[in-house]
Parts: sequence; C-alpha cells; structure tokens
Amino acid sequence: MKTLDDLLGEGVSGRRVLVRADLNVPFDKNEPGRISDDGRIRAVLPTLIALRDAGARVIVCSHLGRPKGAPDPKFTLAPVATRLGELLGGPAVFASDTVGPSASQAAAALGDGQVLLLENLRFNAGETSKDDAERGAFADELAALAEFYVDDAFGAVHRKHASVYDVPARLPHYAGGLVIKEVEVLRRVTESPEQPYVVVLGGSKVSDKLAVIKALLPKVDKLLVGGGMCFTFLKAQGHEVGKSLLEEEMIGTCADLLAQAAGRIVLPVDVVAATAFAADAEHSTVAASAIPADRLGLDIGPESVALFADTIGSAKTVFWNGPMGVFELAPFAAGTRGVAEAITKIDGFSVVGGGDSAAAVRTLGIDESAFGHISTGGGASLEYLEGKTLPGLAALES
Ligand SMILES: Nc1ncnc2c1ncn2[C@@H]1O[C@H](COP(=O)(O)OP(=O)(O)O)[C@@H](O)[C@H]1O
Ligand SMILES: O=C(OP(=O)(O)O)[C@H](O)COP(=O)(O)O
Repeated sequence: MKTLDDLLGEGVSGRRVLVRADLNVPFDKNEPGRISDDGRIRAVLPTLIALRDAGARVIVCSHLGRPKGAPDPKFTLAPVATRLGELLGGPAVFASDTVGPSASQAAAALGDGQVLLLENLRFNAGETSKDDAERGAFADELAALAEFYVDDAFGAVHRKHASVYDVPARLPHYAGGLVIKEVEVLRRVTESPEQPYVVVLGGSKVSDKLAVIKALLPKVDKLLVGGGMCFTFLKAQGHEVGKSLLEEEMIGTCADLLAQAAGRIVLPVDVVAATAFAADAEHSTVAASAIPADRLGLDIGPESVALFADTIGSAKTVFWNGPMGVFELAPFAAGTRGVAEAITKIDGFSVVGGGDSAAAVRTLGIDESAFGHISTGGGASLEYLEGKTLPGLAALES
C-alpha cells in the first residue's frame, strides 16, 4: 500500500490531490449548524496540512449523515468548511456541489497550497449505489477533479462507495496517516487480543452492527450490549420494549445469536425509560423485563452499569463502540459515562471506536488519555476486528 509519505516524496507542488476524509461530525441537537465535536476534522488535519505545506492543491471530499442521494440542506458540509478553515488557520473554499460546475470551477481555480471542500458526497446517488456502473460514472466525475487520490477516511473504509472504492481504481492512490495509524492499532487487537477480551456495543445503527456480532462472537469472551442495540435482543428474549428502538426483522437473528452465545452476550437488567425522546420527558428506571408500553428506553440503568463495569473490570482487552444511551441529552448520559469510566480503569488495552462514541468521551469530559486508542471509525473498526476485507483498504492495496 502506498502512503502519503510516498506521495509527498514524489512531489505534489501545484498538483491537484483529492483527499477522501470522514468529516461526518455530530451537530448540537438544540443548535442547528453548531458542530458539537470536531474530532474527526482534527484527525485528518495532519494530512491536509502536510499536503498544503507541500504546495498541493487540496480537494477534500466527505459524506455527512445519510441523505438519500439528492441535495438536502440538513446535511450540508458548509459548517464543516467553516470549522476546517478555522483549524487550518486560513479559509477552506467551499463548493456548493460535489462534481458539478461549482466544484469543477473551484478545483480549476485552486492555487498551490489552497484547500477546497466539496459538498456532501451522498447528495449524489452514484456515491452509495449498489450498481457498479452508476457508482463508476460518479467516480469518473470525482476522479476528473484531481491527479492523485489520498484516502484518510478511516471511518468509511468499510463502505463500498464510489469515493472509497471506485476512485482509487481511477487515480494513483495513497493511504493517509490516519488510516495507517488506525489499521496499525486495530491489527494488534485483531491478531493477538489479550484475554479476557470484552466487546461493548451500543448506539443506534442496529442492523449494521447486528450483522457484525455473529462474526465477533467466536473471538470474544463477553459481548455487552446496550444503547439502541439492546431492545431487539430483549424482545428476542420475550420482553416487551414499548416504543424503544426495535429492528423487527432482526428479532429472529437476535434469538439465534443469544442461543449460540450461551451466556456470553450480556444484556442490560434495567433501563431508563422515558415518555418521549426529549431531555425534559418524564423518565424513570425500570426493569429491562418491564418496559411500559408507552415508554422508550433511552439509557441503560444503574444496575446494568454495575453489571457491565464488573465484566469490563476483569478484561485485558476492551473494544467499545456505540453509546449506552442518548448521551447528548443529560438525563440519559449516565450509562455511557459509567461504562466509559469503567473502561478507563482496566489493567489492559482499550479501544473506543465511532464518531459518536469518541464524541461522547470528549463531551462527557472523560480522560481521553486513559484509553489505549480512540478510533474515528465505529463500523469500520468493528468490521476490521471481525476479520473482514474492507473495500476501502482493498482498493488502496490493489
Ligand atoms: N436507547 C437508544 N435509543 C435511541 N438512540 C440511542 C440509544 N442509545 C444510543 N443512541 C444513539 O446512538 C447514537 C450513536 O450511534 P452510532 O452511530 O451507532 O455510534 P458511533 O457513531 O459511535 O458508531 C447516538 O447519537 C445516541 O444518541
Ligand atoms: O459515522 C460513521 O460510522 P460510525 O458511526 O460507525 O463511526 C462513518 O462516518 C460512516 O458513516 P455511515 O455508517 O453512514 O456509512
């Protein structure tokens, strides 16, 4: 795999370099347009600064959220361009489209050492299309903007998307420093995790991550499941989950996984159940087996935190992805805080992965240096640990 250092060694002054970054940052739920955690922007800065300082004309592209293949102002990268400019100490030009006239004019007008951010890749149906030709056509347009391609979007390397998988087939391609660093750490955890090895899963991307559990089960000693993930399992155990996040079509899969796991999947015993998805909603702690029909579980309860902390405490390797609750709303942050704090105390190696999980660590004020590694990718690191070939890494290697 060629790296950014190889590209810098070849000389990039005056050359247009397309950098795929993962700038999928969280926004403040109460203040639209305010980035609540800029960790993913900071994580790619060394790559952008190295290219800029070498005189490259830097064209950055990223997705934000999951728009449906067409422009949607809710998911514009404009606020990210502003923050990127602040962090770079000089403006980042923003193109109001990804491969249209604004992007191509801005790319053509870029001076040496200037940085351009394209609008959200996922405003284009070709980016995420399952159809190779449709993805390829979009990749052709993206590739036409530049002479070289650098992938530093670790959080998206598990996606077979045009900007991750098809563009590197069209341009000389290099792995950025963030991708290299992330892979180095995760390779260590994958190849020889010291036992006991505990994986903690939560968050809201339920169906994505349920698929990973099957592959991870044989590799881990215990899998602790909280967050939005746990309700499909609780339902599979025969409990009612009220209005909680539920993936109906995965209930059978969860039942199979529980049977296969023979006690190694640990579920919450209590949850904080609220009348609505809101900070001021009436809420109380209830047994996980007795969630009222008109309530939704928004956090794991204190007994579950104690149960999870006990298992985490004896682990030598912990991988955690996905908040234990809706930590962005203060009444539902205690589960995530409790689990995060337990992980910081282990006598072993810990990895936290995921945009929101990493953001939770920082916004809850937990000591970042107490973790072995904080990864910018949740799904990406999980699939790496699973031993899967990740499309973005395979494309960089070929
Ligand atoms: N019980 C729950 N119900 C709904 N959403 C939840 C619940 N628990 C956690 N979440 C949400 O999950 C989101 C993060 O999920 P995800 O994207 O899977 O994590 P990551 O970005 O760390 O991989 C957070 O915004 C959090 O509010
Ligand atoms: O936030 C991300 O993944 P993560 O929540 O698993 O860390 C990445 O930006 C990938 O986004 P996607 O899961 O919408 O493809």
